[in-house]
Amino acid sequence: MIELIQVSKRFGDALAVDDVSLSIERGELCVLIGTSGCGKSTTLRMINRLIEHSAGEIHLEGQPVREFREEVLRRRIGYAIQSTGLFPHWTVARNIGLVPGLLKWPRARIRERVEELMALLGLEVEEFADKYPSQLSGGQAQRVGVARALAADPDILLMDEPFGALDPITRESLQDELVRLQARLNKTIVFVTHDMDEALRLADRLVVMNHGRIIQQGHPLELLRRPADGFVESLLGGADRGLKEAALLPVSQRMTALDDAPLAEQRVSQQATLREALSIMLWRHADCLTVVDAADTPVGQLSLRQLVGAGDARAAAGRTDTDQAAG
Ligand SMILES: Nc1ncnc2c1ncn2[C@@H]1O[C@H](COP(=O)(O)OP(=O)(O)OP(=O)(O)O)[C@@H](O)[C@H]1O
Repeated sequence: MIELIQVSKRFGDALAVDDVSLSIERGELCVLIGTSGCGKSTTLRMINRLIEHSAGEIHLEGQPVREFREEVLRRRIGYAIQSTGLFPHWTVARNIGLVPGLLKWPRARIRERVEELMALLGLEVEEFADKYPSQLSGGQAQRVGVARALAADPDILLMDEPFGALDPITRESLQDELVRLQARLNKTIVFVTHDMDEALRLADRLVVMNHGRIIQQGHPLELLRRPADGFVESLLGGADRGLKEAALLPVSQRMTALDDAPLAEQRVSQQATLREALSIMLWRHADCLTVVDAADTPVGQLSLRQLVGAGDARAAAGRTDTDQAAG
């Protein structure tokens, strides 16, 4: 567990982080988002003491971070950044083995670990192990950066825009990999991004910052449905919130059982999101879809009315529009 208790950071006269309190449970993926310069990276870097905090307390598993030896912090906290920070004159394998090397693991164990991580991140050992960073695409370099952050099997992973500056397809595939890794390895991850869709997709806990302060935190659906103020609401996409929520909910949540009526011609996977289902309806001019499982067997149906949750007035009443709330 990571705990920030009334943490502040001053650079000279400027207050970059202002009285931030945040608790991140073990195994949680916490995303920090906000406007440029609001203190996200500074908050992240105080956790592994790349930056020392000026006031307050930061605890890892109940122990003040200031009391950890540097070597222990390096082993327990992986760090991945947008520019990857790979050493240009080191091969991919040597870059990934950086922290185990510093921790003086035996060479054979380092090699084994490097190969294991390359496989985990979809990097062919034969093809990439001896390449240099300049010979990699941006996406490959970012995979190497993530592999390096995982090398010493840290409990905590700090990721500062690790997928920034990638094309949307590579970015989505790395996001999917991160979600899979997270489910498999149960790491505690703190992730900084500018991209709200990425944040909503990844976060168990979403933390919105502005001017060094936390404005609101909670599950993405909670923030979408009840934004604390106009700033959070517009950051979350304003009028697009309905679509963003639909992107977080699976078809299986709104579908109904098959009845005697003929099957609708257009199909959607039960794993798809409501947003994907809506897109199929719009594209195919269909107001009902047959829901199928992985073997393409029909398991239910989804009408436009069910998709939009029509009739669920109670749920709709719990939602907040800050301009309405203010009025
Ligand atoms: N080493 C430093 N010295 C002085 N000021 C700094 C330093 N590092 C950060 N700052 C300032 O602290 C504030 C917060 O910076 P930080 O990098 O944490 O923001 P951010 O939310 O991560 O921004 P971005 O999204 O643009 O990366 C900014 O005003 C920045 O200029």
